[in-house]
Amino acid sequence: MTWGAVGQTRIGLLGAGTVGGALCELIAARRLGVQVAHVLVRDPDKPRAAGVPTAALTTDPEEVLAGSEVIVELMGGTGLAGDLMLRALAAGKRVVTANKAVLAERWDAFAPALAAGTLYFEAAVMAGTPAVAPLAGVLRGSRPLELHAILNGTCNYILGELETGADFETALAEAQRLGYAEADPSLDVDGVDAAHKLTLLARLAFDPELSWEAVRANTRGIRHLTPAVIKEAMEDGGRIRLVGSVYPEGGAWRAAVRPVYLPPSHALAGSASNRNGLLFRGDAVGEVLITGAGAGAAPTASAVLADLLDALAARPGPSPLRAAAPQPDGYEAHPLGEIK
Ligand SMILES: NC(=O)C1=CN([C@@H]2O[C@H](COP(=O)(O)OP(=O)(O)OC[C@H]3O[C@@H](n4cnc5c(N)ncnc54)[C@H](OP(=O)(O)O)[C@@H]3O)[C@@H](O)[C@H]2O)C=CC1
Ligand SMILES: N[C@@H](CC=O)C(=O)O
Repeated sequence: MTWGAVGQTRIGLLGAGTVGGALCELIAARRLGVQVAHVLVRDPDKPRAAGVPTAALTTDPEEVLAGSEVIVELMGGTGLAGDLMLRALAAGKRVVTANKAVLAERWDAFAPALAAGTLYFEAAVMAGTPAVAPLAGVLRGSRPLELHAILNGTCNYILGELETGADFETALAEAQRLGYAEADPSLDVDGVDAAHKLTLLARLAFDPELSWEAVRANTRGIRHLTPAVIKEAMEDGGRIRLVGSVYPEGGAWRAAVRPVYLPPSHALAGSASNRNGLLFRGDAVGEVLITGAGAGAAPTASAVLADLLDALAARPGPSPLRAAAPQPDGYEAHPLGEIK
């Protein structure tokens, strides 16, 4: 890749909010010469992050699609965002996205692009902390046994604040102010966002056919947790965290999202604030722990930028898993105690 080639490619940005704004800031600060030619927003008169090319703002998606060679989707939602991405992909354009909701819920529509390697979505799971790449890459050298992960920064932040005696609504408002929460924060606190992310991880490493509906049906959030329950968990140094798990059960891979009790010795018990953590167990590699920031403007923009540079260099995006991983013989998954 030459920097000249980067600068000659016209990028179309769908959304310039928390993440889109931070991406423009990173591009400007690094002097990468990336040319953001069109930026789709709802309200062009809103104040924008420094680096957003205000002359490129538009409310017309057709202008963005027609005038751009690579599309970066950071508007969110499963409708228009997905339709625009699919049109761009069908037109032979590479697409970068941080949108786990649309990929989890409309995965089959994206299958041709996934197979072609023209879709990039590292930022969709654990923001700038690697999750998609290892599960679609190096960890495929092992047969998977199970996975447990803290995948929602907003819930992790709220649970940490509840531990200090803060109330739920204040903690959620602060998570929103910090740019962690979804536009509709019920997606965070009801576990749906974590379920979207878990669905992607499960399909990349365990079973490409795992349905969104099956994961959604096994999902619970954190609204019902009381200060007394949180305090009780802390008495022996443990913590309550919202954890997504994939594990073998009854001859199939199962996925669930629910608040669980983590004893102090558990590898995920140290995750605080917006940090996420992913614990993978594979037959040859053993236990692998990946932790880092899982929400917020800059950490997410970091992964989007990395994907964008890959797209500009025509390096392929993550490849889909072709068939379900075999069920491990006689393996007992490590149980986690759900907090009802
Ligand atoms: N925030 C985070 O920590 C993370 C977010 N993500 C994902 O990144 C994506 C973006 O999130 P975030 O930046 O926080 O969201 P924001 O709500 O801050 O930004 C959304 C942007 O999209 C624009 N937009 C939304 N709908 C439309 C529409 N119908 N037509 C035109 N423009 C539209 C908005 O325009 P306007 O500004 O005019 O309102 C805004 O600029 C989401 O998919 C989210 O799940 C992924 C990882 C982490
Ligand atoms: N709302 C999400 C943002 C990142 O995906 C979260 O809180 O984790």
